Amino acid sequence: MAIEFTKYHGLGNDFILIDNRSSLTPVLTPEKAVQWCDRHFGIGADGVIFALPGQNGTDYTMRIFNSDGSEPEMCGNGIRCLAVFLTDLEGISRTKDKYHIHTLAGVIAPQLTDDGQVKVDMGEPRLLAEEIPTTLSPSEFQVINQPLEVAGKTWDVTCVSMGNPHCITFVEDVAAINLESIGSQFENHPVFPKKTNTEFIEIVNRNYLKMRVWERGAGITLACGTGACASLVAGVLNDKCDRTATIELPGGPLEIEWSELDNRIYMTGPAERVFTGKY
Ligand SMILES: N[C@H](CCC[C@H](N)C(=O)O)C(=O)O
Repeated sequence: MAIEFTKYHGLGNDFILIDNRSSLTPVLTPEKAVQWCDRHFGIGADGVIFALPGQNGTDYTMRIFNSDGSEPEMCGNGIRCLAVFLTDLEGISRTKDKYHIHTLAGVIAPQLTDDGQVKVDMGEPRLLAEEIPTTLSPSEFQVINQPLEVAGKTWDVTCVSMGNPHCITFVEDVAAINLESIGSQFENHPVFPKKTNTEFIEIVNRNYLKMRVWERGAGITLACGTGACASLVAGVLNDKCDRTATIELPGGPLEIEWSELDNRIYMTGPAERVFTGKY
């Protein structure tokens, strides 16, 4: 039986969204999600996102399968797309209040803004080695500016979790990084027991960063919301940027703030509907 879906993207990081409000079990298996994400034999996307019933008092639950079928804890661009999708499903425009979404990274709260973007309370960054997780440093230590050998080169990396793992390194020129040849070596490095997303950051100034990303379970994407949040945190920890900055991704800009008041990360950016179909 054909299943209805709607395609969305956040700065070109694109997702198939499915109304799964009738059951806590995703209607697709990870294997099916891989087929659906195939850009030649399927619909084509970086992942599949399910809008499931809420749990423990939340409005809804979000689950996501990456295009390789793995299930990450969270997705920043994806939850902005989910917020717009839910507004479409509910038929109301909830710009005045936040959605509270249960995820494997905790409760995440997106809110539609009056200018049609989505502002997301992404929660607090996790900084201890055991929280990333990584064995790069002792488990109760933070991982800031540590050497990591990848592809015959020593990189200085900082690790941050937004519920999902991120390895961030600062470079002179992001355009010069050969993501195709080194991305998966970072992703699958033995110091990351759950693999990792990897962000390459060029500091333009203390309020403007350029980023390219190799995502765990998806490879090169045009944007990564959790990665942009993690990169802002890494920039602050290394005193390379302020706590509010624009992060320019190949797909466009995200505004990120690491609040001094509540230690939470706030991400603001777009989410665009593309088309609805059945498959
Ligand atoms: N590939 C990521 C999940 C999607 C994150 C990214 N698309 C975002 O916008 O945060 C992971 O396995 O942790």
